[in-house]
Amino acid sequence: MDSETLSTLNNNIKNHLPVQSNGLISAPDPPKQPFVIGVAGGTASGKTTVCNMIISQLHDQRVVLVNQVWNCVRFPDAFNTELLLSCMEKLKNGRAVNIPNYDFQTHKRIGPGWKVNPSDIIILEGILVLHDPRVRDLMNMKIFVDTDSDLRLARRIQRDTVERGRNIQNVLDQFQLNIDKYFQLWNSTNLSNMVFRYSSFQPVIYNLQYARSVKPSFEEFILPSKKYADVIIPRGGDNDVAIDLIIQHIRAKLGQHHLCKIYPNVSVIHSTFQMRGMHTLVRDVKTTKHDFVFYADRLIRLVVEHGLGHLPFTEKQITTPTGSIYPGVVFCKRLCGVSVIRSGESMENALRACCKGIKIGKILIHGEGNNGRQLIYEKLPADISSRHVLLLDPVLASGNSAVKAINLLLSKGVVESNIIFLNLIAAPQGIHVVCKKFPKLKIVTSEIDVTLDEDLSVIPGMGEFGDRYFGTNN
Ligand SMILES: O=P(O)(O)OC[C@H]1O[C@H](OP(=O)(O)OP(=O)(O)O)[C@H](O)[C@@H]1O
Repeated sequence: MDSETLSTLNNNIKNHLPVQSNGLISAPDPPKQPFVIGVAGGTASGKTTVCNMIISQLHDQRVVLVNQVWNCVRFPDAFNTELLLSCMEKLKNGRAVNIPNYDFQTHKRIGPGWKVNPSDIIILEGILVLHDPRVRDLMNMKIFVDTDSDLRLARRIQRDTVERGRNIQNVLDQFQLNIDKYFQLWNSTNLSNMVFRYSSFQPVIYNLQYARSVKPSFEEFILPSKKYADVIIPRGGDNDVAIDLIIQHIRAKLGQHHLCKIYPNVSVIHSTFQMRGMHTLVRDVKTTKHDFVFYADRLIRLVVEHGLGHLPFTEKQITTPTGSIYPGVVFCKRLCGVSVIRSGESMENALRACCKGIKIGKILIHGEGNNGRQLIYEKLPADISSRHVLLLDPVLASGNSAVKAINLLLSKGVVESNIIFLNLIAAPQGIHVVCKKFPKLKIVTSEIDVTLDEDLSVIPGMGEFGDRYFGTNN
């Protein structure tokens, strides 16, 4: 590309986008941030159960659980909030952190801790995670698990003796057992049914610990933080309906790229580990041509199927072999494909596989000349103006090719809202340019990348798609 063309292209983009001090065009929005969920609640309220349910139901997402137990478990001033904040800051910026281990018997941090990798979702669990406003500000969703205090005490006794191996003598020493106080406390709490399952000292110990430390700290510090929660879950992990609603909300939020919120006509396919795996392969410079074509084809098929989902339909009731009525729909029949030569041709097979006998037109746009892109050749169905058009090009970079192709379609009488532009990856710059110029058109893509480089290549991108797909690279 000559320098004059490059400068024209850059100017087009700069009209829409911020430019860094070093002259590089930066993406208009920050890179994808993890979705941070805070889960608070009294001791043994079922926070961990709630977190585990969320993690297991979001099995197709990368989730990390940061458990605030690694700090002290009693009062907020004993929490090392600064350390927590710095860990969260690193995770939010895509860096791994080391979480210290906590010894429940000695009440001290031990060992080197464990490594937590950055993820799409970070769950921050702890009795006081909603207490500090700086920690709250990190969260996209704040949950308070609200379980009856008697039930929590029963669970805590079970947990501390069976799971955490607490030593009775240590607890006795710690709390200077006072039998009068014990009876006073014993009478003030409603534990008699439950504690007789334990040895004679245990009810005393736990009742005292609960009454002297855990219960007051709950009432003083934890309970007031409930008001900051977005969602309060009564009965903790037993509340399947609440957990389901939370999962639905998280899924909806994760599926929305920030550009999808700015431009409602941009649709990014819901990401799964399968999708990520395919993107990992097609983006990897070491991937062979054979594998590149195989995984690009799989991704293309998904994009095409997703794109077809945006076509209009008519309702149709049919009768099944069981004699039952099925309230179905009928596909839109007036459609055609248009591929942008050459890379767009890689998407034709998938379109044909989904739409029997579909007509496919072609457009060739050359990479140099007028505004960086020049129309060289076109062959389109004669009746294209009455059809919905699936425009095929796996890469949307600066958007200049797309603008040329779409202008041609409009000049042939195609209705703007009848165009669905299908691609595998899109740069934010290209999305801005196309959406601003054609606000009624729909863009369907599988991933939105970070930015463009000086050569207008998508970053991180996947290189020259056409050369890798057709085997014409070196
Ligand atoms: O949004 P833009 O900045 O216009 O860039 C996107 C265009 O670049 C790629 O084609 P390329 O020019 O590499 O040709 P090819 O398909 O023949 O490899 C891609 O397939 C698009 O057509």
